[in-house]
Amino acid sequence: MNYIHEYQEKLRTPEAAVKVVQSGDWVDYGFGTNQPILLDEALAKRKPELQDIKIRGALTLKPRQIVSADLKRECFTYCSWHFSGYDRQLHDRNLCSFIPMIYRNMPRYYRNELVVDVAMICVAPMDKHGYFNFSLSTSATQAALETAKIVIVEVNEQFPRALGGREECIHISEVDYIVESNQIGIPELPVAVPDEIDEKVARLIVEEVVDRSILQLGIGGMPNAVGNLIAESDVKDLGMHTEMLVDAYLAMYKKGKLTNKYKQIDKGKSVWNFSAGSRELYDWIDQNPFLAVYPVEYTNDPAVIRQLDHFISVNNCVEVDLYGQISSESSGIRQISGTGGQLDFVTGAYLSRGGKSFICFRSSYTNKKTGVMSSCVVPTLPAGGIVTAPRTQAHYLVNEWGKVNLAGCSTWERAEKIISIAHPNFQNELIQHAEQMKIWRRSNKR
Ligand SMILES: CC(=O)SCCNC(=O)CCNC(=O)[C@H](O)C(C)(C)COP(=O)(O)OP(=O)(O)OC[C@H]1O[C@@H](n2cnc3c(N)ncnc32)[C@H](O)[C@@H]1OP(=O)(O)O
Ligand SMILES: CCCC(=O)O
Repeated sequence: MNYIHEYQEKLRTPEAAVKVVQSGDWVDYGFGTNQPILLDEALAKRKPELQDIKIRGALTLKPRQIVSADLKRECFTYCSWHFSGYDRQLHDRNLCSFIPMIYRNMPRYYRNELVVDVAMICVAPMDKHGYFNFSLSTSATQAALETAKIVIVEVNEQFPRALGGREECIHISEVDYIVESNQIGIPELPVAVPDEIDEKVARLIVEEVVDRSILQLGIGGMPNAVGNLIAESDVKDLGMHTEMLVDAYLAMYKKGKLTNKYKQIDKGKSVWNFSAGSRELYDWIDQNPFLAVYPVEYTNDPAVIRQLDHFISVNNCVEVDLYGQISSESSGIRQISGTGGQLDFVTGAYLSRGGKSFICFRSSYTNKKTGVMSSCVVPTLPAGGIVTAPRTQAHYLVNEWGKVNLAGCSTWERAEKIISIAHPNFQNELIQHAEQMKIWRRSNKR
């Protein structure tokens, strides 16, 4: 069949396409790199004639015009499922609201709970069969588009085509309007350069990785550093099953470490859900049968993850308290990022045969404005602090001072282990708190 005629019939200018948005609507911008550019600009221009437009996005990597055109939030209320650095700065200025979620449930939220009046997302160009590929953000995209009353796609030929899996594309028959933004570059993330602390942490994790391990690397600088060190190590025949596809996997592939040969499921395939990284990474993704993209209810399902032996999950946190509660998304009431998929992988990795979940962090944090150094091991999480992974799920904690396993430990054992990897400047004070909290035995090691 030839879909060119249908394509031409549905093609609109961005200004014409966004006319479907009505006051009171919920508008969905999709996820990460695939959020609209020209449609966002066109919608922002309608501020004088619209009221009460609520917008959902996530991990936004380019400035939003609906925000900068409406700094008093008179018309547009922008909400994010997971904060990027940009979203975080907006939230600090009260220009972005957070939507709490566990990432594996995101398709369920759309299908069972939410209203989407208009969805507008970037896609790769239509193929000869009439399909637009979701490219770097399979995420929960199909669920959002299924829920939407009106679907507008912004086609950009810069986006790679990602082979699935499933739920990686939409057919033109399901699309209401098409807009083209072919010349606009897609957002890239700089490849993190590891420092001495990243390397120390990476070495402690790499010694736990055995041949044929399956790897998940979370968002942030440190997990990427671990991946890059694994690429330089002697381990063989690694597998990939991850939510976020980052440059470290490409580094492992180039070094011949990533083969997926011995995976118990999805054998031969590197499984992922969304990506953000370099242009080289995006070119690697393009029509590559070595990679298979899946919706998040598959990649992040602990029941799927547990089927993969020696699953190694590496994620980052902001603070950990003496009970072993892990906060990876806030500092007190300041929302930093989100739960994302961290709890999904912490849970799934622990259930895998020989699986291990590592939460890595720096032992101290220096406030950029004041220069004051504080401990990232705290007695209890500060007021308003959000628990990302509860103490009942915590497995390994790793920082530049060492690595401890909390699973099955009593409160006094946890306190001892966690303080043993706290920054030395803060250890005595932490012991005093542990004593007051009745989680310190007389024989605990100091
Ligand atoms: C994506 C997957 O594959 S699956 C699951 C992974 N998902 C998760 O782990 C979700 C939660 N984790 C995260 O979001 C990240 O890993 C983070 C936030 C913990 C670390 O990410 P990074 O990008 O390395 O964080 P970074 O060091 O730049 O810090 C982010 C912000 O938090 C602030 N921050 C970091 N640590 C602290 C701290 N201890 N106290 C106060 N603020 C802190 C930083 O100052 C920075 O704020 P700024 O942008 O205003 O300067
Ligand atoms: C929601 C995407 C990012 C993450 O899981 O941390």
